Amino acid sequence: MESNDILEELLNIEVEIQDVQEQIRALIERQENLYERKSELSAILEACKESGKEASNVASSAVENWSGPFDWDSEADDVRLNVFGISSYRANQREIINAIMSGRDVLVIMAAGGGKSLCYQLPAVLRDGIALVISPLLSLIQDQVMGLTALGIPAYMLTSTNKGDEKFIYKALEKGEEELKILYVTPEKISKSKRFMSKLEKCHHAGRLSLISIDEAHCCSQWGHDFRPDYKSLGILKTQFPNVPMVALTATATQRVQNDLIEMLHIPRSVKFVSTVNRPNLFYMVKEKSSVGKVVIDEIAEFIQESYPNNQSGIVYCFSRKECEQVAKELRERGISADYYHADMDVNAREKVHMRWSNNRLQVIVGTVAFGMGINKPDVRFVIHHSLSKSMETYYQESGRAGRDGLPSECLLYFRPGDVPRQSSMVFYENSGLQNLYDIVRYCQSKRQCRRSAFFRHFAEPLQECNGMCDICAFSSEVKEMDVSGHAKLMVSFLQDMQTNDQRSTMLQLVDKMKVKQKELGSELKREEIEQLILHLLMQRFLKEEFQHTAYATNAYIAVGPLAKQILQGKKSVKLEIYAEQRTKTGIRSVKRCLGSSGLELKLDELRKELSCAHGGIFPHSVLSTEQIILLTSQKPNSLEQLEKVIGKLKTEKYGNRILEQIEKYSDFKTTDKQETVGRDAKRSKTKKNLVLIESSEDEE
Ligand SMILES: Nc1ncnc2c1ncn2[C@@H]1O[C@H](COP(=O)(O)OP(=O)(O)OP(=O)(O)O)[C@@H](O)[C@H]1O
Ligand SMILES: [Mg+2]
Repeated sequence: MESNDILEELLNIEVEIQDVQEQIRALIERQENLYERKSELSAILEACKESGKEASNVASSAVENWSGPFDWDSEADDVRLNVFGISSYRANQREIINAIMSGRDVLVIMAAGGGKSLCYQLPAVLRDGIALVISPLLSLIQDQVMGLTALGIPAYMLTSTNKGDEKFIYKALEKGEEELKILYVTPEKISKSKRFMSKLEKCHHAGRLSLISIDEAHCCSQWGHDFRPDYKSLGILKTQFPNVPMVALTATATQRVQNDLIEMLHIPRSVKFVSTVNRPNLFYMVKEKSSVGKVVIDEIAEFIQESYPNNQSGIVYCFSRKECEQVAKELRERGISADYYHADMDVNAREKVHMRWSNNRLQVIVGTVAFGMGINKPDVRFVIHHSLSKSMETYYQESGRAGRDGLPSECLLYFRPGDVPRQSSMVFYENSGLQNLYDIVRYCQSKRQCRRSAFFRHFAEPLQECNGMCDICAFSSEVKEMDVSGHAKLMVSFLQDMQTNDQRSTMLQLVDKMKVKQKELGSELKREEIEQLILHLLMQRFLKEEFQHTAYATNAYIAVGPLAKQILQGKKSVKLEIYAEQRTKTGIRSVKRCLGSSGLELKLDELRKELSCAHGGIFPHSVLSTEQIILLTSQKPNSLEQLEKVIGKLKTEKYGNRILEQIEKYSDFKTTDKQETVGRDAKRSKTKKNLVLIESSEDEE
């Protein structure tokens, strides 16, 4: 054997070893994920077996009966209705409140908008002393404090900017002389301010620390989607104040995150309440995204104008800051009141946009993910993703900003394969970044599987009915399978040749090359179908993405994947799913029954805006929630007593007369209007000698 041959063989073996190592690495990663998933699924199965319960209340591990009766039942009901203006509890709220009132530590997993705040705010009002609430963002805290103040509950926040409040708060903690019920702080206060901790200890020592609440608790865990290092130090709270009930709340936590939280916060004996991740009021839909930017904006604008003509609030999420500015501008050019929000803006400008939107003076915020956790607006009617999120978890969170008031809302995701490399080159260095991205790509590509079921599967929860609340379940479009094994083989072997020649190809370049190459097969796929095929092969690990840094960006290339041999050896057939016929034109079904469908609703909406300005700039939804407006419109109370039953004493005292005045005015107007109609129609019937049937039009015109 000549030394050249030996060298060549050595080189080949080296390459093959690298290839095998790569496959082993990929398989080990896959194995780890499968183990994790397996343990999650087993845990959930156990929980289901134990409780014998259905999915609607998945895993309340509580053995005790937390529904009651308890001594504080009637007082709690009174505060719920007359202070918070809430007419009945939602799932698990009563039980959580009872567990906290009984002095237990509690872990709450409840979907976005499920009503977690009430679970600690109500016990905070009922229990003697001061409740401490840890929350990650100032904007969230401001929102909560403003809302509680509007309800007459003495709530404050400790920030470095307001020294006046600081003095007051320290006095309240130390001496108990001032009126303070709920104190909000960011976790930095616990980890960094010795002074604060010493005041808190004094408060506890005097028996005045009523409970500790840790909101957005997933921030504690580095396995959560939004880990914050300062949350790590919160373990000290249970050590210092062991007898004070602690409640940790979050919208999403996998089994792993839940275990992490219990350990980090030192609450091993906590009562756990896990509610379903299902958001039955949200309609999920994936839209094929045109490669022409203008067409996408036209579609989005048309959707907003047709479905939400009364300025109902929405969010459009974009990939980059530049894209946010561009999309906002183009929406404005199409007559939609929209503005952008991203991390590059200065704080004041950002706050201004947020405020205009929260006060319903701006319809649409076009934001990056920076516009995320701080949003507390309950009546967001639509969330549109101009490009895909980086994982199922973040998509669930972001789309979950819609419909927190429980009313029907829509979540649209515009997807095209070309957006995938943009995301993958951002996430590939994160822990399981690519894996998470590919999960949401599968969600987008799916043409048969209910969107909702993908969430259940992701969060390891038993399936529930979708009730036609996603595009797959709502529209019956026939799906065909197309055998593209020949194209797949051609693509993989072509990439292999390129790699042998030290060449690389991006997704776009590969599509161009395949357009030409596929002619040899005599069967041509469309551009979009080739893109779809590339993604399909990526998801199955027949191909893989590789990344290279340049001075300005990270480029994503398509390369031969660990399982490519199966394609090359013809062991695997590859099929693409395609719609047999075009789906409906815009494809968007309106899930209406929100504000603006009747005259009185609009009048009450205007009134809440006016009252919110008059009462020190609180948000309109703090005056009346959309749900309350809908109730008032259907029940039309005509006395303060009747009104109280719908919105509670406090709001009735504050705004009752104006609300009744408006209802009365509108009813008068309707009656006059009806009488006139009767008159007109009577005349018409006289002249035409016809019987005219006048139906009660109610408010559902
Ligand atoms: N029992 C109830 N009946 C009617 N509305 C309620 C009830 N409980 C809470 N709400 C309302 O639902 C909305 C969402 O509540 P909340 O802010 O507590 O949600 P959350 O679970 O903390 O959500 P997120 O995870 O997004 O923070 C608020 O407008 C709140 O007033
Ligand atoms: Mg919350």
